[in-house]
Amino acid sequence: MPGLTTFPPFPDDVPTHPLLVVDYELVKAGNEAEIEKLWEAATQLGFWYLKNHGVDAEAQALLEVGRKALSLPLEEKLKYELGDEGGSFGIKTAGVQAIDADGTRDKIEFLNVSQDDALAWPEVVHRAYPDIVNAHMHSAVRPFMEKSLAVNNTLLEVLNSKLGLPPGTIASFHDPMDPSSSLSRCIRAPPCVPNEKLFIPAHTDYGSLTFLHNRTGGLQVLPPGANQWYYVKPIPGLAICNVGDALNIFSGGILRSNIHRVVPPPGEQAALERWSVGFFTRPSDNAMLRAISDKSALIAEAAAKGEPGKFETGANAKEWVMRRTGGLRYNNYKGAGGWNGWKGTEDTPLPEATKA
Ligand SMILES: O=C(O)CCC(=O)C(=O)O
Ligand SMILES: [Fe+2]
Repeated sequence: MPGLTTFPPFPDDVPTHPLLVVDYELVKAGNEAEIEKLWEAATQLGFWYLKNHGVDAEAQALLEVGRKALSLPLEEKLKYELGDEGGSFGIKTAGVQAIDADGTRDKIEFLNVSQDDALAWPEVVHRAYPDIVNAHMHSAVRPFMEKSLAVNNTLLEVLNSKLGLPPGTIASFHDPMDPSSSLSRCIRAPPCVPNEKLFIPAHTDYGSLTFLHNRTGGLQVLPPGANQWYYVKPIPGLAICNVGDALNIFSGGILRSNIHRVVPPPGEQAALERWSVGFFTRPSDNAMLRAISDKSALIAEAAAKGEPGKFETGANAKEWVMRRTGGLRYNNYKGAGGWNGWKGTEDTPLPEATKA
């Protein structure tokens, strides 16, 4: 299907930022040079390509479920709406988020399935999903979740060790027995929207680690010190990984949670629906978001250099995610001055030139 399995090439005349390519199998096997590459990527830009992750088929299968679920009639989708309180799970219909200070409504849809719900299914931990999702829980949703979880957990443990933390410290904040807002997300953006500039506004991710599979372009990063956006070119077979706020905070700022956004795909790709699917690891709901300074001299030293309070948020992961998600809802929009739905650890104002 155009956009899902076939698409025109990504153009070569748009500004593109190269990402380091990290080999998952080598990292998993403990290869020192590859682990160094992962460390460089996670601390410098906070984004990297991941090859040899082995989750391509599962990502494609989940996208098919997303396509079916998001093709349900609107009234059916509305039964599973995320809600204005900042909930993460269910379906986000188009138009419920404000994507800029003028209160412009967004045009994209999500199918967000909770990791806890998928792993416990048919037991419900957080919420119920449309029948079409339930019908594929075993065949598609759970396999994607389990494989993605294994990839992210492996990367987290390697970063844990590089941060000088005792083994399993970061993992202990992601105990699968504790509820969390970890989730898979399928994203659909419409084709050829006249004058459309923005699908997802500038943001940092809220959780620990994002494992993203996108098909057409549109994802852009704002590299440190840059004053323009750069596309991240989708490369078949390579996933895109990035660090989120929680890891930035746990590490006292050593790991970078970088600003990014999604715009319509460039060139001929704009004519197609844009599809992406990601797995977002987030800490347990009750994990406090603070630098783990008491367990690593490296983190203590880094956190001490930040502004006072920056890495002592006073919020747990659930509160952090609900504030961020709720802040974007159109119904919570309070006028230009109050729009800060994107605000997380990216507390540096965006350079004027990037406010397209
Ligand atoms: O669709 C993409 O390429 C990125 C989506 C994203 O940034 C997000 O869902 O947080
Ligand atoms: Fe994101």
